Amino acid sequence: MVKKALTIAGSDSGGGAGIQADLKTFQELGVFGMSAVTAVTAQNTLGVHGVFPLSADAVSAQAAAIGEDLPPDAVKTGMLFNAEIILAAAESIEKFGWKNVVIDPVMIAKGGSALLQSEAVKAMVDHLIPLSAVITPNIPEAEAITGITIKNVEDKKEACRIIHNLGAASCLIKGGHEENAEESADLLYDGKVFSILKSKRIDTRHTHGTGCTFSAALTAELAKGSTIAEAAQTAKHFIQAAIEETLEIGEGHGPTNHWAFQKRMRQL
Ligand SMILES: Nc1ncnc2c1ncn2[C@@H]1O[C@H](COP(=O)(O)OP(=O)(O)OP(=O)(O)O)[C@@H](O)[C@H]1O
Ligand SMILES: Cc1ncc(CO)c(N)n1
Repeated sequence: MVKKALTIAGSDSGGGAGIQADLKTFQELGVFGMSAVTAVTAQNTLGVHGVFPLSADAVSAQAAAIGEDLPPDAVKTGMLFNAEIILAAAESIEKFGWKNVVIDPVMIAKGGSALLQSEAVKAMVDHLIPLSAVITPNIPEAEAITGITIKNVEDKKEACRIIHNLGAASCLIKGGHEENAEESADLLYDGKVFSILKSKRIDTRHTHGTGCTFSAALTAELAKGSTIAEAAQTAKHFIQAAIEETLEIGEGHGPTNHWAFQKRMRQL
């Protein structure tokens, strides 16, 4: 039977990040995509020009409509914007007993706009992190969650341990923000073992939505029954292809290419 994945996230009118990136990625990986929209952003490759959050009730109602009829095999969260929406997402996940929960703790867009109110980080730690099969912070997000400064791999390991102790079954800290590195290395910790997912770092400004796309690919693979380690490896290949085969659209930080991974698979 077809596998189904749900994204609880914000809309990016520009199509490169948020629910648009998630649904495109689910589709490419052969999973039926569903969405509960948390906020509408007016956004393009040049930046975020407006944020219009929905009410927590609107988020709960979308989740309930899905839960009562179309139970997802995996769920991801993205932009949640405020503490009320975080609570609505957490309550829905608990009420319906959803498993394979991937938390992408989206906080700030690459241009600097806040996609999560800073006072909502505590709500995320208290209510959402304990429900996660895996959480996928970038380095600034891992710093905000743990309160430590991350400068090297030992700091990343310490942040993973702290986040695991906060209740995340696994923690994957992404390396996309390490701009001077030759490799883009992500660190995965399952509470026992650390593993590193490495790829050649691509010198490009077209990285809008990399985090959303990566976590959506991870979610799709979990929906299909992969382990977290397997799903993370496929997600890494998916995002590498999507960044390498750049689309060159928009005047600013362009989106990644959601078709590229499948194109490569067909050529093998
Ligand atoms: N320039 C790059 N070259 C290769 N891989 C990259 C590059 N930038 C990011 N990645 C990879 O993309 C994935 C997402 O990482 P990143 O740290 O960019 O997420 P993010 O900051 O949450 O993204 P965003 O907020 O724009 O959606 C990771 O697997 C990371 O290693
Ligand atoms: C709606 C939305 N979610 C997440 C991100 C982070 O890439 C973004 N820029 N916009």
